[in-house]
Amino acid sequence: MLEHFLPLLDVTFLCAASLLLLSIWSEWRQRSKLPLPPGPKRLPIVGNIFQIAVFGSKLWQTALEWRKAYGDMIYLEVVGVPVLIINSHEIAMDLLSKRSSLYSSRPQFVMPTLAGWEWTTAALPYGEKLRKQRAILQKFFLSPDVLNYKDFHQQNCHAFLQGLLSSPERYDRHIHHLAASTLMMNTYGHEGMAQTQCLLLQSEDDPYLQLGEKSARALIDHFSYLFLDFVPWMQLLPEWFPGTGFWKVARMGRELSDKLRYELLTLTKKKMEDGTAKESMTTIFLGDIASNNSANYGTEEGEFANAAAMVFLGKIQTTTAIMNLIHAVLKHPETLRRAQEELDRVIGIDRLPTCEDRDNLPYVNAMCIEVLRWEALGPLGVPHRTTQEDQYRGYRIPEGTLVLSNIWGIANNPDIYPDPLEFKPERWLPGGVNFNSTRPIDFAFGYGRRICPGRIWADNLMFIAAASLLATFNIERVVDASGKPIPLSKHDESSILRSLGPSKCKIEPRSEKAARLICEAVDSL
Ligand code: HEM
Repeated sequence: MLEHFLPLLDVTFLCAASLLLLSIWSEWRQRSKLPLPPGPKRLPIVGNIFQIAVFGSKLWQTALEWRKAYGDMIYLEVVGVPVLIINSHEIAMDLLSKRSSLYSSRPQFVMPTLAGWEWTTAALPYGEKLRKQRAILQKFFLSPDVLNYKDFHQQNCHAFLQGLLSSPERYDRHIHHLAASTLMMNTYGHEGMAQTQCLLLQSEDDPYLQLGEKSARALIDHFSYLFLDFVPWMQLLPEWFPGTGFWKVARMGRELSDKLRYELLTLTKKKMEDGTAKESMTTIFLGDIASNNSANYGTEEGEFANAAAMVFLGKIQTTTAIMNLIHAVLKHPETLRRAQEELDRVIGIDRLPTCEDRDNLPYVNAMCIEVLRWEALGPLGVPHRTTQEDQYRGYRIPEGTLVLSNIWGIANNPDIYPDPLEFKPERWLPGGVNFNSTRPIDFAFGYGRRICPGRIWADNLMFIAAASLLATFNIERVVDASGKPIPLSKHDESSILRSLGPSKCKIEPRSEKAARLICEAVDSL
């Protein structure tokens, strides 16, 4: 009986298989017929390289202008590499977050690889290593409770204020120290921050803090060598050949990269052995894997070393965010007055602000929100890379496309944020024009499976630093001999992260009482 059915089954199977193949083929044809997203005209071979080079590091502004002609998805090609710039939060969410299985890898740039940074969380392609490293960072940085970091942020802010009391003209260094030493302490338990200003010079010499700072800078600066990706044959030239300075930079990068990964970890392990280690991400993690008798101890420790070293990447952005706040107050003194009025009313003048005051300080909070929107720290984010071809809104996005979310463009879209170039914290207050709009915390830290794992940590430190600073200090512009205000410093926009140097200004305690409160807080540490 069965033998009568076998040919029939064969035929059914063949038909089903053919139908399946037909539908795959027709989908493929359909897809490959879809146009690429619109974008400026491309030249043969080099594509859009000249448009990008002409506008240089301000590609984010150009992309926002291109929006009028091409919309919110702009397709470019640079020497055969497809590039998609996204100008809208909605599209970035659709692609980078909702379709994150396709959009979560990273391009493998030449210079970071030559310089030995291929292990860094931010540079890893999507895969098991990345998932492990992100899980470690998220466990400790997303929830303040694991490391109890809110209390620690507060204490370090007091030390920061004391630094300002002693040498206000060095405010930029105090902010760098605040971010670096807080990260160092939370990650390795190493007290790089001197608790009093008279020790600040010593802490500047701390070799571990210097290592973190230099490494983060080097890692970011390596993105300035993108020409190696477009002219890869330059890697064949020997170091003595003119124009090959990148070899020296790569060699120095490799030395830093190894030191960063292992020296701090070794320091903490040694302190753990002699019982002097302070609780940190390292002591908790190593303690956990030791007590689990993990068979993969070595591998887990290796991934941990990579993830931990990555926190210094966040130091640059956190520092610039606090520098931007001072910049905003210098440009818009009325915002300082309004914040101080709120702080005096809510907290009074008998104590310093705490993290718990946040809900009661809507204006100070609004200033922190607006700072992230007003001066985007990483204007084009960190590039994602697609791992498969995709189609969206009738366009084809090829496999291997480098996807840039135009964070600056999103934050400066005048249809959503009126007068985008103005610093207006009140837009975020109840009833304010942007009260119900997308908040910068939802785009300034990137998207999807690559979203910044340090965002909650950074947001908390920013708030407590802002509240503590505005409650205790007046910050004013200064004038030159002819009475004209001395111009404020400008952002350095030569790398993928913007940074800001100090401006000449006057930073003074609001009262003797404020200065006394700071000293008492530091004495009680
Ligand atoms: C105001 C401060 C900060 C801003 C604005 C910021 C912003 C960003 C952005 C835009 C990205 C790229 C996300 C993407 O690819 O979609 C990123 C990635 C990253 N950030 Fe932050 N960040 C800040 C602070 C921090 C801190 C404090 C840490 C320390 C834990 C940190 C660690 C990282 C790491 C490890 C990555 C790479 C993640 C990955 O590639 O999967 N960041 N950050």
